Amino acid sequence: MPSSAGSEPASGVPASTGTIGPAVWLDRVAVALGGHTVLQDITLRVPAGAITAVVGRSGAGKTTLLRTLNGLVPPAEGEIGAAGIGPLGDAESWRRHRRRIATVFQNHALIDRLSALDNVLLGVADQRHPLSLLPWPRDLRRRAAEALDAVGMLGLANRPVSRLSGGERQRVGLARALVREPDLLLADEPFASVDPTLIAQLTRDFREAVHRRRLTVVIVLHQIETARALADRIVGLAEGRVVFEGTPAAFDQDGRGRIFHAVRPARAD
Ligand SMILES: Nc1ncnc2c1ncn2[C@@H]1O[C@H](COP(=O)(O)OP(=O)(O)OP(=O)(O)O)[C@@H](O)[C@H]1O
Repeated sequence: MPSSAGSEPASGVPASTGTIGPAVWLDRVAVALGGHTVLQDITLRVPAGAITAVVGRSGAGKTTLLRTLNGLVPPAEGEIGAAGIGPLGDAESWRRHRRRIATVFQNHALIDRLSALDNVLLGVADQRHPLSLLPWPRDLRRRAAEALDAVGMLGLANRPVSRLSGGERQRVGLARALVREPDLLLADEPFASVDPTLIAQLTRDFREAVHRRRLTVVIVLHQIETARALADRIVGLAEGRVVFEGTPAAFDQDGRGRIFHAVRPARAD
């Protein structure tokens, strides 16, 4: 069971996000990979319209949790549910759930010869005719530009991604997920290579963009300070179990100790 402030209201969530309870929930979920139990007894509520950061040391099960939420890894035990759908029991309910999700994994496959903007537009390629030779519609270009702006990349919109740094490419990958305007965004360390001097501004911009869109976000972060600045809720994992769930303020009081040994020290950013 979540051992900390699991049932408290999400007091860190701005009222303006219109938070309306869990977007996704897990009840006593266990996941096994290669014959080993990787997640066990995971009971979580992912609040709608808020940013939930998942932290924990390497191997704690963070990526597996994202993959479980995305339906890429089936739970061996327990139940997963989604708002508006209910328990995700059969293939059709998972299909409906996955249609509302955009995922940014660490290997964000971008097309090198295309510009940052065109890579982001590929995120909405399914919204125009596949054989269209016409320029991208104005509203999609606007959405793509807004998504790049949300990750501080508007100034490099026309640069081929082959000429972007690792951190810049990560941010383009994130913009490509944002432009889809999903209900649920799952992101696995999207800021891992971002220059530490940019993190503070980026977290502010990203947080503002997420709340304006009323997106539900689950984001894996190694940097505790980034999680602290970005998230409305923090989930701490250790050895495949939830050892903390609560607000950043509660995390400062209680969570750091629980996973302190488990997470890389924060950089001074
Ligand atoms: N396909 C697999 N088969 C067997 N074990 C796996 C598999 N994938 C991951 N694991 C194991 O599951 C555990 C959790 O892995 P996971 O990638 O979820 O951790 P993580 O917290 O995201 O780690 P990191 O921070 O290093 O990315 C690890 O012990 C890992 O070795």
